[in-house]
Amino acid sequence: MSQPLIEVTNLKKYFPIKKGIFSRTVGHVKAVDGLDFTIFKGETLGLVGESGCGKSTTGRAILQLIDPTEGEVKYEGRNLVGMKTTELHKLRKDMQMVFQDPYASLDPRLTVGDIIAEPLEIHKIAQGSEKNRRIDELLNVVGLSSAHAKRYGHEFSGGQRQRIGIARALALNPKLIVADEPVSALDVSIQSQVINLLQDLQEQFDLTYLFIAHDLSVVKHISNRIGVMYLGRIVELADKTELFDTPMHPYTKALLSAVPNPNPLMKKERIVLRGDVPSPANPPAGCTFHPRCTDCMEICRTVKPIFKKVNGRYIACHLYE
Ligand SMILES: Nc1ncnc2c1ncn2[C@@H]1O[C@H](COP(=O)(O)OP(=O)(O)OP(=O)(O)O)[C@@H](O)[C@H]1O
Repeated sequence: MSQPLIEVTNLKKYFPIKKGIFSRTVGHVKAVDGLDFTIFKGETLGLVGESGCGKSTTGRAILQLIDPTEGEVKYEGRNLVGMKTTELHKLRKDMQMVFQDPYASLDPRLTVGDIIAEPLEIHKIAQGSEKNRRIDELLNVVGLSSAHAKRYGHEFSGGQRQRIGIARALALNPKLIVADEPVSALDVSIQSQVINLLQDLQEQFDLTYLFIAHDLSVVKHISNRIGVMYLGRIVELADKTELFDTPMHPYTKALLSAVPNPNPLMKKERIVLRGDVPSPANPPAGCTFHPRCTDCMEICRTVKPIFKKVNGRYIACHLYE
């Protein structure tokens, strides 16, 4: 395994719940509640889980787009949490985000060229003809053409808009890209084109990805390792093949049972999850998954399982203690 690029330790993000005319804090949404993981240089780490489990908050907290409540995020050994703004600004070039909704993330008043040029201007990287040359280059790299620079976002299809979002993210030669549900808004046929493009770019530019999705089948193709999140914590983190072939956590097993099986000879039992995801403002005691778990034991109701290494993977489950 290569060198760590990002090391996350005990990362937490609690959002205050305010009530009344005095905006008193009456509780917290524990969106991210103690994450420990590493993203290695050159890999794609997939992050999956149901809606509201804290995936986007994790991505944004890693990039310091929101301030973590607690914990460390080290980038090449330097802790980004609490870092001076000027220092962080310099490192920001290295870490970019591709957003879920290419429609919403593009300013309708800007041309495609303006959108791609924005980060170059903010970081004073290129101006004039040099800037235009870079825009052309970036458009070509993502499979669009120089002629597209003068057009507006609304003139493009969903897949093309996502390519524009990717070109913008690439403008500053980043090392890390956090892709937050980058293909969820796209048709299935277009999804694989964008995923293939991301893979080609990874090889071409030595990129490292944190790839966020709610669906395991989306991250299967692109990820080297996959972390499964539930209510603000990672419950299992494993090599992609191991996770798909021998899932250990009951939640991973349930998510996997919903993924269509390409081999019809391999019969899979469908595990239906009981109830809905509880609110992260009031998570269950013990293992937060216990009310929905088919293997729930007495200890699971009261004792929070520790996230630890078991058989070469990381898991938080009392079944493996
Ligand atoms: N700015 C905020 N203020 C208050 N609560 C927030 C804020 N951002 C997110 N949350 C809450 O934090 C929890 C985690 O949200 P997050 O968007 O990180 O989850 P997610 O797994 O990415 O879900 P989705 O797939 O729906 O985007 C949710 O309960 C959400 O409502």
